[in-house]
Amino acid sequence: MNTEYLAKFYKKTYTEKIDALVKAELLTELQADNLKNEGVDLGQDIGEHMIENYIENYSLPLGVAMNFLIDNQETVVPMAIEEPSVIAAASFAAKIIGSAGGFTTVVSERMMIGQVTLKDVADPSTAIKKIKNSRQEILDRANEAHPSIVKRGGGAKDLSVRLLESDTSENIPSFLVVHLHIDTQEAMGANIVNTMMEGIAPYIEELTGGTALLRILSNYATECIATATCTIPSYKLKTTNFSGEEVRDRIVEAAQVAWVDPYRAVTHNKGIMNGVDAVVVASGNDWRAIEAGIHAYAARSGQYRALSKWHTNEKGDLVGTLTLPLPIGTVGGSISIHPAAKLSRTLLQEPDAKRLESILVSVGLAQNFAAIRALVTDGIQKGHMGLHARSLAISAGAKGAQVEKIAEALKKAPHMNLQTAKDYLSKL
Ligand SMILES: CC(C)(COP(=O)([O-])OP(=O)([O-])OC[C@H]1O[C@@H](n2cnc3c(N)ncnc32)[C@H](O)[C@@H]1OP(=O)([O-])[O-])[C@@H](O)C(=O)NCCC(=O)NCCSC(=O)C[C@@](C)(O)CC(=O)[O-]
Ligand SMILES: NC(=O)C1=CN([C@@H]2O[C@H](COP(=O)(O)OP(=O)(O)OC[C@H]3O[C@@H](n4cnc5c(N)ncnc54)[C@H](OP(=O)(O)O)[C@@H]3O)[C@@H](O)[C@H]2O)C=CC1
Repeated sequence: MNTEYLAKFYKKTYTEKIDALVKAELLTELQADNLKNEGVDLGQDIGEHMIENYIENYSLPLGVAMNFLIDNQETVVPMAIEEPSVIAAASFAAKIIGSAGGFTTVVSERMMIGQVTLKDVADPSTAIKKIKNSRQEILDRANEAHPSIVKRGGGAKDLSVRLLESDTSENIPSFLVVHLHIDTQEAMGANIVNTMMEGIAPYIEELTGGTALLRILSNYATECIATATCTIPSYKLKTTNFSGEEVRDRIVEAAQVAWVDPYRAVTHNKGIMNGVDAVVVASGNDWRAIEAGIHAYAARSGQYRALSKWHTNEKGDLVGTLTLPLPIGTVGGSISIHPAAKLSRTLLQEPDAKRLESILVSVGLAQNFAAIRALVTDGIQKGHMGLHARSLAISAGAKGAQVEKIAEALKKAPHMNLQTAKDYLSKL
């Protein structure tokens, strides 16, 4: 990638942006022509085969966040999102963090968890012993149910058992849960895991005398974890109204509040998910799975908490850390079918699943930094509403060149709202 053509990207016209991505060697001439002409819309033909009762495509804008330096690799990040200011904020944060060495990430082994949940197990302790004694047989049967993933180097690797005790106050009986720990390689693996769970369930029923109620993967992917860290010298945080040290300390305090107050933690984490979701969607992954898993992870201590942590190191620098479960794939599902997901993969320089996890967790940390930095300094409205002005202009009915004119006028208006936008439009 050649980033020299990407400077002040957002100031370029649409055509200049696409040409810059070609010059930066992120798109081919053919891809650029496709984008400029018909775009990379899903098309009715593909849509009709993806879901049931199809009638139309629901589009989201796809943009690119700039300035990301992740594990010493420059990265342009495609983001599919309807909310103004998210991509600007990510680029802004990545610029500051990139100038301080960028993001460093650590990605765990990628193990997915599959569950067979049994009811009516008369003697749970004997059942647990039998399951543990038959560990290898169960793993072999799981792998026989999906042999192609074993050929790829993955497959069921380990087994564990959990007894969910009864809760008489809610009239809930006990359940026995068998977990398989499965390496699904480059896939998110839901279908691979589910096939295995359905494959082993009859044998587990035979072993335990129980009945398999559920045979499905768990979206709580606690064995597929990625962490991003960044370190920012405080002088880089200075704003017109605050010294760098003040901004640093206020960011640390804001993160402390989000650690102890669930009401704040949810909003804090929403800011992180602005970035994570946008890249998950752009990459064609299952965002419901990612959302469900991440929020469960935020509540793993029993209280819903901030996903990120910010502290000051011994040199006085601001240090941010974000850890997320990220069971994403680079193959499978709609990833290789959706044309925009394919385009995103090209822009990301064909990452493998671990690299995609590194990118996702870094974008989440960048987004969190930009949001809390804005909150503890100017407030969110200045940056966000400035960029929201165009959406207001469109909502009021502005078209073409009117949109920018009304947006500019709205930024100076005492009350930036839909009524003001409508008033300006009628005057135009
Ligand atoms: C919006 C900014 C970045 C402006 O901030 P600014 O200081 O006006 O930006 P700037 O003009 O100095 O530009 C700095 C860099 O930002 C980028 N940038 C700047 N403008 C653009 C643009 N138009 N398009 C693309 N990129 C842009 C660009 O990289 C630029 O560098 P350059 O290329 O010029 O060297 C800042 O105010 C900000 O980060 N605000 C936070 C916005 C935000 O977080 N939005 C998310 C929505 S709010 C929400 O949902 C979450 C929240 C807040 O509730 C979470 C929480 O509570 O924790
Ligand atoms: N709870 C949940 O989250 C659920 C989610 N889903 C959905 O399941 C889908 C994801 O399932 P998933 O199993 O990932 O997708 P697929 O069912 O598409 O399986 C992945 C496919 O990719 C192929 N493949 C090619 N190269 C590789 C490689 N290097 N590593 C691994 N696989 C490779 C595999 O081929 P081969 O077979 O030859 O090995 C496999 O068929 C998503 O659409 C998701 O929404 C479905 C049910 C529940």
